[in-house]
Amino acid sequence: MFLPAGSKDEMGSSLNNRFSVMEKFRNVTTLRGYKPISTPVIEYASTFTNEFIDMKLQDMMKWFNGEGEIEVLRPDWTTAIARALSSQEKKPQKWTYQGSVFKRNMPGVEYHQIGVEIIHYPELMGESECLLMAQAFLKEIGVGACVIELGHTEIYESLVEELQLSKFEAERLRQAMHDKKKDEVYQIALSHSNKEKAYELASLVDAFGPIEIIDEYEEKWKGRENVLGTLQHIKKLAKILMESGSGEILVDLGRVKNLPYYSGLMFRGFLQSSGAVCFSGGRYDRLYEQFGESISAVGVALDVEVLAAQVIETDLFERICIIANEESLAYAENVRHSFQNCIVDVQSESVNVKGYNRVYEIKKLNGKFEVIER
Ligand SMILES: N[C@@H](Cc1c[nH]c[nH+]1)C(=O)O
Repeated sequence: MFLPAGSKDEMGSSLNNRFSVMEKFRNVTTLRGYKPISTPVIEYASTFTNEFIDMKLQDMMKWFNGEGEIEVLRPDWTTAIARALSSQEKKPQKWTYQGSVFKRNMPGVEYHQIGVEIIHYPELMGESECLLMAQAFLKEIGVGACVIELGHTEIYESLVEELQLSKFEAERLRQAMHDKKKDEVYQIALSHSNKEKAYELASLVDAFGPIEIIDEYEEKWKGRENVLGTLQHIKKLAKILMESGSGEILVDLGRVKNLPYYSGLMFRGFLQSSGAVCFSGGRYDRLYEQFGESISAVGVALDVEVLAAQVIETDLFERICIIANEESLAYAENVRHSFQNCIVDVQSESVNVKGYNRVYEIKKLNGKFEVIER
């Protein structure tokens, strides 16, 4: 029997590592005051494709239901949680979740995420909590150092605003900026403005580096009040992170949003060992406008597959093998209780005992069962 492209079975240690990442995330978030939330894996497509969210239907796993409406497998936790919370009380809330998201445009199709969503919190507080929680969690699972990258939607958007682009052209420019294709950014911008403006926008491609480069850009963008405010905000956040012992912090001032609902700060975490993106998140206040609300909302999702691949399986438990037969099975079950905090595996005579720390055999001597160590 075969599986559809992208689907895969999982077993043994890779599954153990994934579960261990998820269990630890549950612990870390519970101890930081988060409450768990879960939403159904099947949703209406319109929850994700409406004008406020604007995710692409072509990237979703979808079908028509009996009424002719399009249903999808959850492509995104953040949007689903916003839908679920739209009728909730308007007070500060911190939610934690774990489960699959499905992306038809990605080779693996099903991805496991763990994440948090924080709403109705003061901006800086919510944003720093996302990043501090992520850092604390990465430390807990021992995946090594992580580099945090900070970006903000406003810088690029305030420069592009003046260009008056069609939706199609705006997307072309966003993609070129995202791929850091400087020449293409310049050409698209030039066809809608003058050389000076096009150069300014193209230069944004290079506006990334260590947090210290912000000072340079403060000087460069002196006249731009709103952009200066944004830079100040990034600096404040970076200071909190550094004072809390975070590792390297980078900024990408030309970063464009990778999800249509971001408005404000965006961040990513890269594992220093492999360079892989292990978390990604940002502010998405505007997503709640579909419910007629103006609130503060920020969150982060961590990639379980990336993290699980880094976790070194540590066998914390001693492995005990008890060899029994049909007659001694019930007795073996009772013997199991005499080993606390051990993996106790009842096996038959034919077992290969390699890999066990201790092996016991249940023998019948003079009509009575006895446990004998091998
Ligand atoms: N849902 C986002 C992560 C995120 C959580 N909250 C805000 N952003 C993602 O899948 O990348």
